[in-house]
Amino acid sequence: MSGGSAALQPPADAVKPVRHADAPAPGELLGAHYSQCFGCGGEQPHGLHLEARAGEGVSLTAEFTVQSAHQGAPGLAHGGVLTTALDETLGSLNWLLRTVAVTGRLETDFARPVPVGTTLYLSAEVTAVAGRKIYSSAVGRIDGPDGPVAVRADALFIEVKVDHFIDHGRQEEIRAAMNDPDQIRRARAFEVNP
Ligand SMILES: CCCCCCCCCC(=O)SCCNC(=O)CCNC(=O)[C@H](O)C(C)(C)COP(=O)(O)OP(=O)(O)OC[C@H]1O[C@@H](n2cnc3c(N)ncnc32)[C@H](O)[C@@H]1OP(=O)(O)O
Repeated sequence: MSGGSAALQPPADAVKPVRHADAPAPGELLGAHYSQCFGCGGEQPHGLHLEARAGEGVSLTAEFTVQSAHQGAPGLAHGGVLTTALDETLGSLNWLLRTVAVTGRLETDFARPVPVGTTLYLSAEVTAVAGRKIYSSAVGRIDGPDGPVAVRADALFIEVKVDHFIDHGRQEEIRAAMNDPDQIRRARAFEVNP
């Protein structure tokens, strides 16, 4: 862990995260939350196609293989793409909390270059919750799930209502999502919080 800036330090009244009773079982693939998502959607040809799998507690693992469309320098992954992989992995923790939340702050450390063709093995966990604020950390390793750390991140997600997306998203995509029964089903899974 990098420790992060002051904004990423949980306050004194923060509590441990609680895995939702209906969270996917450890080992279960989480699937895409939106088919057009650049991080996990299957309908984005140059997207990351990141696959996340539930872990124990409020943790998960994910994999992403760097494609040539993800280059920054010749043959190397773009740092922003690696940060996207971390953002998507950390955001996927919402499945385990069953909370709708968006990234408020995300700090990335780049420890090693990541060549095209490399599979990044990511792991992430929620470390603390304080009201609407969800604190989390992730690492990405290369050469296998126990290989050296290439990237790591600390993040603060902020819980929002589903209306956040309806109010701010472009109408064209909002309408299409609302006409998609699969998308409605995924959204409803998050509406019922204890
Ligand atoms: C299962 C689903 C899987 C999903 C995977 C998705 C992965 C990708 C996730 C994303 O990339 S989401 C897209 C990127 N993020 C955004 O577009 C968010 C844009 N920002 C906003 O919409 C608003 O700024 C936000 C909702 C985050 C906060 O606005 P609010 O008006 O709701 O909250 P407010 O400003 O009152 O802040 C609430 C608390 O959070 C704190 N806060 C908010 N933004 C912060 C920030 N950036 N840094 C530090 N603290 C922050 C703020 O200080 C405050 O703390 P206190 O309660 O202690 O006073």
